[in-house]
Amino acid sequence: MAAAAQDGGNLANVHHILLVLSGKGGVGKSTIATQIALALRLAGKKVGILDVDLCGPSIPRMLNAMNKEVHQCDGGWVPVYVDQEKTISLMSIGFLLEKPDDAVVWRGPKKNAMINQFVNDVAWGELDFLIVDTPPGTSDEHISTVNALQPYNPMGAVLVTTPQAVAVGDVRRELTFCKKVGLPVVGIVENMSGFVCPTCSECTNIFSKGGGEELARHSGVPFLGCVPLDPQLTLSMEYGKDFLREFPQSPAYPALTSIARFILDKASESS
Ligand SMILES: Nc1ncnc2c1ncn2[C@@H]1O[C@H](COP(=O)(O)OP(=O)(O)OP(=O)(O)O)[C@@H](O)[C@H]1O
Ligand code: SF4
Repeated sequence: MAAAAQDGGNLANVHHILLVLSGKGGVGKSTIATQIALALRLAGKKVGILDVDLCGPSIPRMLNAMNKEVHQCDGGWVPVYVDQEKTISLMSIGFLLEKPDDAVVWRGPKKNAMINQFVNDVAWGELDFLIVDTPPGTSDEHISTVNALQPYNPMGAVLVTTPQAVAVGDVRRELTFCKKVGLPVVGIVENMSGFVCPTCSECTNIFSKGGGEELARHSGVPFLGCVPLDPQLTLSMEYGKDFLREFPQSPAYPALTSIARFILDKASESS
């Protein structure tokens, strides 16, 4: 569904908005959000990333944009362009901190005001997709983010889990959250789903397997696929490398590009 603000605004030319949610921390939500953005870019799309994970903004590091600065223009904040071609733009609280390791210790109202500013005051220009990376769990910040985005008809949420039952249980709560706030669920991604040994290609299911897929089946939402653990992906995120361009032979590559293909198909259905 195309974003359509009643009164124009900074998101009026953003065609599709996608939120990435996870029930618990550390399951790879920011990694999946970043890789979805890069995979959509690989498919020729112009993509923005809005990092509203106020307490743990990790995307500037993942995109090697740590030392870049956000500037102001008449329309609001100019996002950071990650590449020379300006096909990936990023806005993150990380750019507004004095030092990258500074902590954001704010009470709810201040966080909510910042989220509203992030949603309304970034001059994105024309984008095919805006990917919104949220904090883990379901908090006031999620409600503020969804409320602020609601006038722009977000396409929905991608939920990220790891395969084990404890993480899957938390995603169940995310599904309830989406239902309560009227946010469509695009699908569930099972991340860290098996480790393919680079030496003998044997797959070991370190965190068990299949929990995300089973939950998707039970809940009647699409399953977007299993992304295996790949040490090259960890390192790429650590050093801001363009993983999909540098490691097309990785076992995670087909999984990530197929998630992007699903999103592209879904977006074209609703356009
Ligand atoms: N499929 C994967 N293969 C290898 N490493 C991964 C994979 N997914 C995530 N990681 C690594 O796991 C760590 C946690 O990932 P990430 O920061 O994306 O999690 P998160 O859910 O966004 O965490 P939080 O929101 O709690 O900060 C990172 O070091 C990341 O590079
Ligand atoms: S999976 Fe195969 S190559 Fe990898 S550590 Fe085990 S035995 Fe060795």
